[in-house]
Amino acid sequence: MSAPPEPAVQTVELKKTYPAAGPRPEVPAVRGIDLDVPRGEFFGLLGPNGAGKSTTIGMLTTLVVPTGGTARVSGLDVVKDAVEIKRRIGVVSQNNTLDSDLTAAENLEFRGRFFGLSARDARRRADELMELFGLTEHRKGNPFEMSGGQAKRVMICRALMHGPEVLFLDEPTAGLDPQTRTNLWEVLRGLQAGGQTILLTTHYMEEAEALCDRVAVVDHGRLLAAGTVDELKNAAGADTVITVAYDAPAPDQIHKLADRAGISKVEVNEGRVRVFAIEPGDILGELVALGNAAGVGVTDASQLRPSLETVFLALTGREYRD
Ligand SMILES: Nc1ncnc2c1ncn2[C@@H]1O[C@H](COP(=O)(O)OP(=O)(O)OP(=O)(O)O)[C@@H](O)[C@H]1O
Repeated sequence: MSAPPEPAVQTVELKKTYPAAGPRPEVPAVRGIDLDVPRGEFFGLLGPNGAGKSTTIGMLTTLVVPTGGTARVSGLDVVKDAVEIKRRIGVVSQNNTLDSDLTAAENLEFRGRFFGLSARDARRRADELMELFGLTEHRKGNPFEMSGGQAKRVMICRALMHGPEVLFLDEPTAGLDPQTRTNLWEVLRGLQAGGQTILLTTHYMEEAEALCDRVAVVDHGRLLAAGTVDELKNAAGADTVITVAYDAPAPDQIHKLADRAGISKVEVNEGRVRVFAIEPGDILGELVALGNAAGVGVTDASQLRPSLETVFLALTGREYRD
């Protein structure tokens, strides 16, 4: 019997501390992350700015050297087998790294030639990919005169020229308008349907929810949780979260809500109240009424249905957009 295929990505206690530079102290950007991504999976690294996502993807794509732990991609070690890994992966970085001296098609063909395709095969593959990505009419366009969404699609095509085993995308839809973002989602879903393993980083909750089979939530260089979106919701935050900000300390009666069936937790911090509820009913209305009765006004209120956002809240005690 043949051995089971190596996972696409596997890390154990992976760490990166950037050294101190001048007055800046060292930065422990990634503090021991374990990941396991099987082949064919669409995996998301989700976290706010500065969480350590780009550093992690940098280590997996051999651009950043780890300072601790191990990382394997397609069964190869990111430090010892860096050259071979580069042949087997495709990388789409945050910024436009296309060559402005070349047309979109030439950018692709050049990459194909670099990876050993004949001129004819490189042209054929570039044409196929550009057609698949709806770029045919832009094949002669300058990549820096295109829209952000078009340029990103060219970058994805370029990363696919040599048929990589794993495609890494760092914040692929950052800065794109919502329509362009959802178009790109369709493209990525199509790729996965064709068997492509994809690992992306994102700080958009809805992006991770919309695309990923599994998600790892990272914050301050640590893994907070990993699993399917449903698993994460069930483990950490299947509740609706109702938040109210009063213009004075919250009325005392609010603490009593915690005893009610269907309410899992009540947090009170001065004038800010957060209720985690399985059955939200009209708790929001009640919180406003309790404030009115105590002569306290409401300055802000929100109700979040169970989502990765509520998971993040439950895991960190902080709102995701903090
Ligand atoms: N080359 C570097 N030298 C020193 N510190 C760095 C370097 N690159 C990143 N950092 C720091 O490491 C931490 C993690 O950064 P990283 O870019 O990995 O996070 P991120 O989750 O990808 O955030 P973003 O979404 O903003 O890219 C941050 O504090 C950042 O300032």
